[in-house]
Amino acid sequence: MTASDFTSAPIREVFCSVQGEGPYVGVRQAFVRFSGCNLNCNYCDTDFANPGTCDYEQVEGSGSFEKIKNPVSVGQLEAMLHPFKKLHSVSLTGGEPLLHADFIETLNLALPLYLESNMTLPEQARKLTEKVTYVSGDFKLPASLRDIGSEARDAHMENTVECFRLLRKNHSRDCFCKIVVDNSTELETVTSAVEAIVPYVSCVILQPETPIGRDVTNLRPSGSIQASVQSIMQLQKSLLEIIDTRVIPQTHRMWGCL
Ligand SMILES: C[S@@+](CC[C@H](N)C(=O)[O-])C[C@H]1O[C@@H](n2cnc3c(N)ncnc32)[C@H](O)[C@@H]1O
Ligand SMILES: Nc1nc2[nH]cc(C(=O)O)c2c(=O)[nH]1
Ligand code: SF4
Ligand SMILES: [Mg+2]
Repeated sequence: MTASDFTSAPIREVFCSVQGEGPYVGVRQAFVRFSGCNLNCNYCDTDFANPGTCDYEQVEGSGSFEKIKNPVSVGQLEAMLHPFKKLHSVSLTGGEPLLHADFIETLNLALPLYLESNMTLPEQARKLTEKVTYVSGDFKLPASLRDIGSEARDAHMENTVECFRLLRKNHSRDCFCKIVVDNSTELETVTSAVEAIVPYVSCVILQPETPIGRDVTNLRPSGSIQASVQSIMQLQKSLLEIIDTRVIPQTHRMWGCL
C-alpha cells in the first residue's frame, strides 16, 4: 500500500453524495475515500485497494469519473473539493482514514471534518483530536474480523476504547458509535463493548449488515447473515437501558447514491 505523509496520500475516490449511515443520514457531504485498511471485516462492502489512480466524480451523481494519479497532494484534494457546494461537512473515510492521519492533519478546509473510522489506531487518532468535528466510530466486534486471533482480541478492544476516549464527544465535537450487526451478534459482546465507551459517545447506532461482499469470492451468502428484526429490536431494548440507541440501515443502498 502506498504510504501517505504530510503532503500526499493514496485516495481511492472523491465524490459528493448524501450521508447514508448513522445519525447524520441525509446531509450533503464531500466524501474522501482513502486507500488501504488495517482490518479485514467479513462484511466489508468497499474496494479500497489503490489502483494507482483516484476516481473523481466532479459532478455529483453523474457517474462520470476522472482518474487522478495517486498519491494526491493536499493542494490537489482541496481543489477537487472546490466544485462541491452546500456541504454539511467532508467525510474522511476509506479504507481506514486513520492510516493517513498525518495527511489529514495538514488539510486546511473551510468545512468541518467528519471522520469515519474503525477506531483501532490510537496513536493516529491522537493526531486528530483538534481536527475533526464529527466522529463516526465503528466498534468492530471481534467475530466480524477475519484476521484476528483470540490472543489479539484484548488489544483490539483496548485500542478501540482508547480511540473513543481520545476522540470523545465534547463541546465542539460529536462522537457516536456504529456497530454492524448480523445473525451471529451476541448481546453480551455488544453490551460490554457499549458499556466501555458510554462516557465518550452521544449515541449508539445498530447498523444491520447489508448483504453485499467486497468481491464475489468474499460475498457472504446473503440468506445466512442478516439479523432478524426481533433480535435487533431486543438488542436495542437492552442497550437503551444504558444509552440512546438507534437502528439505522445503510440508506444510500436504498436509492443508489454512492
Ligand atoms: C467502508 S467503512 C470505512 C470506514 C472505516 N474503515 C470503518 O470501517 O468504520 C464505512 C462504514 O461502512 C460500514 N459497512 C461496510 N460494509 C458494510 C455492510 N456490508 N453492511 C453494513 N455496513 C457496512 C462499516 O461498518 C463502516 O461503518
Ligand atoms: N452515501 C454514503 N454514505 C456513507 N457513509 C459512510 C460511508 C463509507 O463508506 O464510509 C458511506 C458511503 O460510502 N456512501
Ligand atoms: S469495514 Fe472499514 S475497517 Fe472493515 S475492512 Fe472495510 S474499510 Fe476496513
Ligand atoms: Mg460506503
